[in-house]
Amino acid sequence: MQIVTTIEELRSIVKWWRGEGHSVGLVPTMGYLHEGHKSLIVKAVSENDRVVVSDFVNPTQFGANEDLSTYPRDMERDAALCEAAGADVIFHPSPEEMYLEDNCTFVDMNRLTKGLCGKTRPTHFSGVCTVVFKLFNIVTPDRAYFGQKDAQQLAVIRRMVRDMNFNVRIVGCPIVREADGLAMSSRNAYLNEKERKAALILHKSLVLGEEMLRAGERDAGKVRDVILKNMRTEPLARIDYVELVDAKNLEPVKKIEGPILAATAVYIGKTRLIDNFHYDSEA
Ligand SMILES: Nc1ncnc2c1ncn2[C@@H]1O[C@H](COP(=O)(O)OP(=O)(O)OP(=O)(O)O)[C@@H](O)[C@H]1O
Ligand SMILES: CC(C)(CO)[C@@H](O)C(=O)[O-]
Ligand code: BAL
Repeated sequence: MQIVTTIEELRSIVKWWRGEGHSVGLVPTMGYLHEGHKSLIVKAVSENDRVVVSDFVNPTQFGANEDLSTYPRDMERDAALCEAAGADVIFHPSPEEMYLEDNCTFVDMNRLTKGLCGKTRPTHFSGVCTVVFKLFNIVTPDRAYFGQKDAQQLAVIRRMVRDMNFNVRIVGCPIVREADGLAMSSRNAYLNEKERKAALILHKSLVLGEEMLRAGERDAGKVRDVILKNMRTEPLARIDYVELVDAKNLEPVKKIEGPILAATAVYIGKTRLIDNFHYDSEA
């Protein structure tokens, strides 16, 4: 496995692979890799001849008061995990390599990005779309792998690919959880022991909502209220949002008809965590 830091070198490796007739998979990440990331890489390895994992803490998706400077990093551990999972290349560019000093081009989206995480993080999805757009242009993958944990991000990327005619298949991958149900996340590293326990409230509350839906409840407001009420029992939790939205266009729903996404973001202490589940009343 190779660690590549420049766009030029990565392009020439991909060109070589293409000359050999190989298919290429891309797994975009911000590093500090865990079993959730590994599941994406393992899937990519099973479906492509060659796999690139990008490992880049993308500055343009962080708001001014967010955790860009403290975001956890461990390149040595990341390299070992990628190698064990069967990746061929880790792309680990510097911010200066990815963004020229006078860069003035950004990708924006009018829909899908205003609600849910976009309310608290108004510039976040422009940063995500911009860096993923660039990665797609650099790697030209046949397939790219994203986790359902970032459900809004996955919907946004699917829309960008459709709208901008990228010739790449987007593969959504299930949420990988700790044994007690907490969704794995690089930011879990910020939690102290008390907060780590409190963080379970996200999954526990969502499970209550999911059970209501499985039992036949079709009033989205009632399901949301039960999730919210349970979240509020945790003193360390400060709720950013709990929403039930249409799974495709991410608009809030009143009645459950067809596929929906129930999503939440909650601050546990200073750490903002997200979680969600999908439900289809017609499946
Ligand atoms: N628990 C998980 N299960 C499945 N996929 C995941 C999980 N956590 C992250 N991913 C996916 O890995 C990719 C890279 O995510 P990222 O590097 O931001 O990791 P993260 O753990 O989500 O970090 P953060 O704490 O910043 O949210 C994204 O597509 C994301 O959805
Ligand atoms: C897709 C992504 C790698 C873009 O920086 C990031 O948003 C992430 O890790 O989910
Ligand atoms: N997984 C999303 C990265 C972020 O929160 O910036």
